[in-house]
Amino acid sequence: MEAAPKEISKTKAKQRYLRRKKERRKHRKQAQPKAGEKTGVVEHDSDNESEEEDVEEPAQVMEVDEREPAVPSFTEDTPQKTEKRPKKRRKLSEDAEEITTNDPAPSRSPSPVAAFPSFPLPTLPDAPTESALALQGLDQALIDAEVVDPAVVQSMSDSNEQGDAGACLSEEMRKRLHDLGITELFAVQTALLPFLLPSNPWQKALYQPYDPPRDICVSAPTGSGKTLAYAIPIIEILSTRIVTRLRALIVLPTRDLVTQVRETFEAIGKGRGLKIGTATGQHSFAHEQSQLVIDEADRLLAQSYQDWLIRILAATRPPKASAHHVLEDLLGTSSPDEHSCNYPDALNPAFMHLLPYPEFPSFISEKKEGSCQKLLFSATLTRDPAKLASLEFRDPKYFVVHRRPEQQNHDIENSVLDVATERFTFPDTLKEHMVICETAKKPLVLFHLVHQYHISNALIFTKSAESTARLVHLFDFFEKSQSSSFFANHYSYDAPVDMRKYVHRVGRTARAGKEGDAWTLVEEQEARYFKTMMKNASHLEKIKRERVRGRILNRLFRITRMLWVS
Ligand SMILES: Nc1ncnc2c1ncn2[C@@H]1O[C@H](COP(=O)(O)OP(=O)(O)OP(=O)(O)O)[C@@H](O)[C@H]1O
Repeated sequence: MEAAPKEISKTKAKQRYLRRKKERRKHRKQAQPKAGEKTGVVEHDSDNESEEEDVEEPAQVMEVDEREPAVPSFTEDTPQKTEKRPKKRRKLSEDAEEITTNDPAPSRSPSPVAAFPSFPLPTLPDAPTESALALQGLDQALIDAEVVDPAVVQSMSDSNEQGDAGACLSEEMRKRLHDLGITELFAVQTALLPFLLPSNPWQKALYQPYDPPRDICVSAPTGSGKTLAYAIPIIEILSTRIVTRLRALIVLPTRDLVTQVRETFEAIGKGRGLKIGTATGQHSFAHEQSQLVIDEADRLLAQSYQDWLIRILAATRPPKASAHHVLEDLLGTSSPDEHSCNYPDALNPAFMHLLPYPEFPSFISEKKEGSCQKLLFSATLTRDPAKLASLEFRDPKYFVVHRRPEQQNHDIENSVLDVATERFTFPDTLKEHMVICETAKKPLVLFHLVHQYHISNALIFTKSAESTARLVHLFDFFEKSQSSSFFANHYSYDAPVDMRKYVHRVGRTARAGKEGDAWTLVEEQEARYFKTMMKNASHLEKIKRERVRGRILNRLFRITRMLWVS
């Protein structure tokens, strides 16, 4: 009984709802420009609509539209599903264009969607070339280097013209060199001698504190005659001195090299009244030096033991005169013992204030600078700006003895680039070989090579004393060759791990224009690294790969075992 009014009210409400629904549908139809035209708009009913209307959730509609665009649902409860949403923005814009053309009234037509400006896609900038990178941060003096062709040779007999390397040598020096069998000057010597021994007498002065000489850096291949290039000028300049003082200091990385260079100086300076000594660290470095030579510079600069460079450079600079000393000097109360500087024949004027008497007057504008000239030599000259800066060069001049292997006409820029990118120059007379083999078979390979090529004179590099000891047992020829100064053959029994080391090792042969062979035994596991290193230095094609047949090695192995057992 009580349910009746409820049913009636429900029916009324339903009727109201259906009426409103009908009205809405009618409005919607009127709002549509054409029957069946898609608007892409999904309407939502107001809050007072029944639960059935809530079925039309926008997300669901979109989902249906996207998945089944061709099969729309026509159920009465979800009328909006008949309305298709535009799938793509392009479609919408096409429709918009259509509307614009069909309906000329500007107020009613939707304005066309402005296309977004298209921005160019981001692209990577071109990578800088290897040469551009190599030149970055390079010392300008190196870029302006004087490039010398290694093939240049100058005979001393016909070099009498002004500017010729031979012409700047004294008669005594020419005679001495001739006695030593040196009749021509090598490329590095032809470039350096006129620079270090100028014809102008003012520039020949030992001390030039008002116009100090330029420092020099030399990059020249191994065995190209760098030692004579500085030994000759030092002897020529110092042989005119009367009082014995330490005037030139040559810094070398090993004792062997010290002995070698000392012998060269003794041979060239014979009869010139010069004393040549080797530094043992017991004597202080006096203030009178005029030249500082750093040979094998890259190796020395790689070592910083005992701060050798800082100490030596400090010794080449005069200490500042303290006010106390100046006063004592003026009053004449200072004792000579307080000063380390005694009475040389010609004291570097930069050190004058250390003398135990007042400084004699000179022009006030005269700037007295130390004039110690630095000469730097290397076959693998560093381009590291930090290392070069640590040498405190004064207006340096670079000499690069280099020829590009692929082009005979060597131009300055490319030669400097080769130095900068560590593409080193090797002697023209050097032949290089490599053998890739198993680690265990290396001694046999070496043994075979020595006997196959009838080698009687060779220098062998190993990485440890144990390896050397083992090889000494195997090769009695090694002992015989120890006394020889020139090795026609060089073997890297253990392959070097960096290019600079390789250059210096193979450079022990093919020196001074003589023929020489360098062999490198590469273990199988090192082969890839070694080849990449050579390829990066553009040198791989210069090394000939040799093969030793397994059959030969097996036979050698059997013989060795038999000898060992017996
Ligand atoms: N003008 C020359 N004529 C003949 N022989 C020379 C001449 N100059 C140098 N030599 C000889 O060449 C050899 C190599 O010279 P030097 O030791 O000076 O080479 P280097 O360039 O210093 O090599 P490295 O960088 O490997 O030390 C020496 O035996 C030297 O006597």
